[in-house]
Amino acid sequence: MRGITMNAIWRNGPAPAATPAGLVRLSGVHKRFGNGQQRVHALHDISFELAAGEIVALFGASGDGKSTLLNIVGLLETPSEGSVVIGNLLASKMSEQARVELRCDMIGYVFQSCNLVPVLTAHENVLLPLMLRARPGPADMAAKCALATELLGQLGLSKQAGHYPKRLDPSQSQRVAIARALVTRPRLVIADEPGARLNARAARLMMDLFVRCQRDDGTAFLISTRDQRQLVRVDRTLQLCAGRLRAPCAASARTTQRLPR
Ligand SMILES: Nc1ncnc2c1ncn2[C@@H]1O[C@H](COP(=O)(O)OP(=O)(O)OP(=O)(O)O)[C@@H](O)[C@H]1O
Repeated sequence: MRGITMNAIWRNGPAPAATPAGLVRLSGVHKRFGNGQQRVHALHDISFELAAGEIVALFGASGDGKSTLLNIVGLLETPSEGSVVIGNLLASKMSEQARVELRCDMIGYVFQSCNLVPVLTAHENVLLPLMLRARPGPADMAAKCALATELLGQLGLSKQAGHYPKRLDPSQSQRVAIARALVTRPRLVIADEPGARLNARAARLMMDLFVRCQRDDGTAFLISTRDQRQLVRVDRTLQLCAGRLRAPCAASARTTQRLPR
């Protein structure tokens, strides 16, 4: 990512070394919820790799299992069967505490609901993940503030930086949540339908920023969407259908599908 501030912020904590082949590797993942007649088999035998610096879209209709899969990759849920490797760590076998630490070190998450803190301004909401990590010194603090300002500006929100969430419309709130997910400069960003509340211009700003993070920081993205128009600037598309990965849907020339191994 360009700008003095982006390079001034370190990636927090010792993150595990990624293998060149894959930052994320899922093998034979199933997810079941509930028991008996209430039982839902949400994911069936999911295997795929996500390379460092790759932007991958997860495309599917409502209920096909996108959020469940993102939650598993984002270490918010554990699979019922199968393995999840992040970097060189077998995350699916880690303790809850170790998973939380790995998530904080490596992953930024854009949730479907923005979950902004109502008593903080847009700028403070973006800063929050950095403030929760370590008490910054004055120079560090200035760099972090500048980074939050820069991210908001790149998402077209310079004028709204001082606004509280109740003054933000849904598109603006969503973009604040996107900036918050990027501010720690994570190696992996999981974004659950981040474009759902954005108009065409805001969606373009979001993708411009994602591509910039990919190019400058080597950030990988796994982005769920129900909207085929949002597939045009991704490297690859995975299609989920009733909890199973399917052959790719059509997307841009940039999209080159590697089927699960
Ligand atoms: N915690 C849960 N308990 C029981 N069933 C669940 C749970 N979470 C998800 N499911 C079920 O798993 C299936 C996949 O849901 P999921 O939310 O992953 O789909 P999705 O593709 O993200 O849908 P949407 O686009 O509407 O968010 C659905 O049948 C859903 O009802």
